[in-house]
Amino acid sequence: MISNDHVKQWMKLHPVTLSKEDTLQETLVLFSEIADKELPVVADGHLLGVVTLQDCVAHVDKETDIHSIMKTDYEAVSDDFSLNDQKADGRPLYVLHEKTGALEGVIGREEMVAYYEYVREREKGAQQTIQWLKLGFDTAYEGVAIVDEKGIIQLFNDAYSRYVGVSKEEALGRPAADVIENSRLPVVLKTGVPERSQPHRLQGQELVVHRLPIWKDGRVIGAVGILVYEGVSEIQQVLQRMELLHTNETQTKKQVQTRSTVKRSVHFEDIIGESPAISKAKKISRKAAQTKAAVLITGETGVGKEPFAHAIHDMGNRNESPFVAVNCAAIPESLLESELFGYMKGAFTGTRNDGKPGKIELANGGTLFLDEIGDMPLTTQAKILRVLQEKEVDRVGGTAPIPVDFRLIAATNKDLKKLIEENKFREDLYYRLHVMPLHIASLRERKQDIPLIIADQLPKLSAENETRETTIDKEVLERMFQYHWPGNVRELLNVLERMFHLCEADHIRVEDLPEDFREQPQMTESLSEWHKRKQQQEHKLEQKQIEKVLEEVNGNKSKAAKRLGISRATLYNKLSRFNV
Ligand SMILES: Nc1ncnc2c1ncn2[C@@H]1O[C@H](COP(=O)(O)OP(=O)(O)OP(=O)(O)O)[C@@H](O)[C@H]1O
Repeated sequence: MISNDHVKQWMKLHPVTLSKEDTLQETLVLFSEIADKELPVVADGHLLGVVTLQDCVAHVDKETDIHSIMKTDYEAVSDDFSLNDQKADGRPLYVLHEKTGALEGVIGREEMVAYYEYVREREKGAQQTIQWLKLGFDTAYEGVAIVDEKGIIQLFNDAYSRYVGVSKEEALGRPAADVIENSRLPVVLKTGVPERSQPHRLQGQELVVHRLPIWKDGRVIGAVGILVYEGVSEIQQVLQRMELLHTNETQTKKQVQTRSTVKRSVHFEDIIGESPAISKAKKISRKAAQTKAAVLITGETGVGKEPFAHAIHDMGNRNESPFVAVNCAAIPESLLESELFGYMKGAFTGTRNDGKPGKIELANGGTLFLDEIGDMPLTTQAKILRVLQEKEVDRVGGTAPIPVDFRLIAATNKDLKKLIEENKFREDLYYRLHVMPLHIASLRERKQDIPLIIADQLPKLSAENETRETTIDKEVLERMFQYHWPGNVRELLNVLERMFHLCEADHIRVEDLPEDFREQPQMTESLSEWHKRKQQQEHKLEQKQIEKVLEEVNGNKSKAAKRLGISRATLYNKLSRFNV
């Protein structure tokens, strides 16, 4: 990427140049027209050398040509050079094409002046931002302390200073453990796991604090300590205020008589993550929740499409009505339609005689969540489209349509556009669903959420299993940062649960990680190369196993296939692939 400091942004593209044939007199005239005291001599677009004004003046009376006073000690740089790295010595910089060596442009005196002016403005802007940050930092009521990776306090605001009774001057540059009573920031630096809303005693005062590790490039480079509440009483006040707010809202809605018995399932705060990708998804979802528009959630398997669907329903004004979910991939094709549309009395032999409402009817007034919509058969897609257009549903075997009103949220991990091209998904239905598209990024793209999800899950696992709180090694997190998470959050939760049960002494170590994590992709290796290598390894293992079984059954392929639990055709296939 080209930054604003790159020579390419500033160089003069068509500078004044000399050719070998130019005379000294001509050269002197050129010097009088430019600000630089040096001119490049060029042949066929390539820089041969430079001629200085000083040499020109010194030789003007002699019968010399340009060539004899040309010097080759010019300052040349390639076109990706950053002016930031340049020490100004007043000489022009010749920008040469990296591959061809051709002269592309020159950074002369004028260009350098323009660049320095820009740097000065930029620094002024940065200084202003720093001033704002400083002011904001010190005005914050919450105490904030930031330590580097060694636990040394680098920043410390006024509020923190008040709480701990230590001046900024005394605190800065000292280990947090020496300045802050019972500080656990060194622990967070070690574990890399955030500790949110933890009680902490400071100067005899009970506080609620957050301790957050700062992760960068898969490494903990520091930690932030935030003093959030002064004791439990402040939290109680917050709860009271929230209760009051809630009462006011329900009164305005004139729904004071009964509180709904519908379980409020998932709230946005239950979707853990503060990465830009997840914050953006939450922002879009909150907006979508305020509308009746259809939402199409896309994202790889296990990214959390379902909690988003729940949260959208939960935040919308239909949250008192049901949220009905249908997994289109889990229900056999033959049953999907009666499940969705319901059926009338006597529609099928052997079914309940009195008929049954479908999920669409059950979602009336609320939200219908069609999960894995990419797996819905084309015939059902046509019928769903009709329901959306007509706002009525026909039960199987029924004659009179039943009016329905629901908000639709659909989700898929498939590429619907591709399915449309393959004639497996209706384009008209796609556009009906695509009103509010919501993409949930893969965990790979938001690895900074990993420690947060772990910090949320570990105490839950301990509580569910009634064990002491389990801790985790920072190295485990580092490995997790390098892993590519094909199964996303679902995989993370599974891996965590497995390690939770396997680990010893309530502490998760690298040894508890599954095989895949111990063998990481090399830094120089791309993900696809890594997959290929893994696949080759798996094939080798499989080949060895087949060879072993074949030996045991004296080469009898039918017996070998049986023992391996595969068909003969599959075995032949594998044998030819492995060249056995
Ligand atoms: N950000 C998150 N915070 C906490 N839990 C999450 C988060 N994202 C996902 N989960 C949990 O991870 C699991 C997998 O998520 P979910 O079933 O929604 O995946 P999905 O995107 O619907 O995948 P699929 O396409 O395979 O159905 C669920 O238990 C879900 O509650």
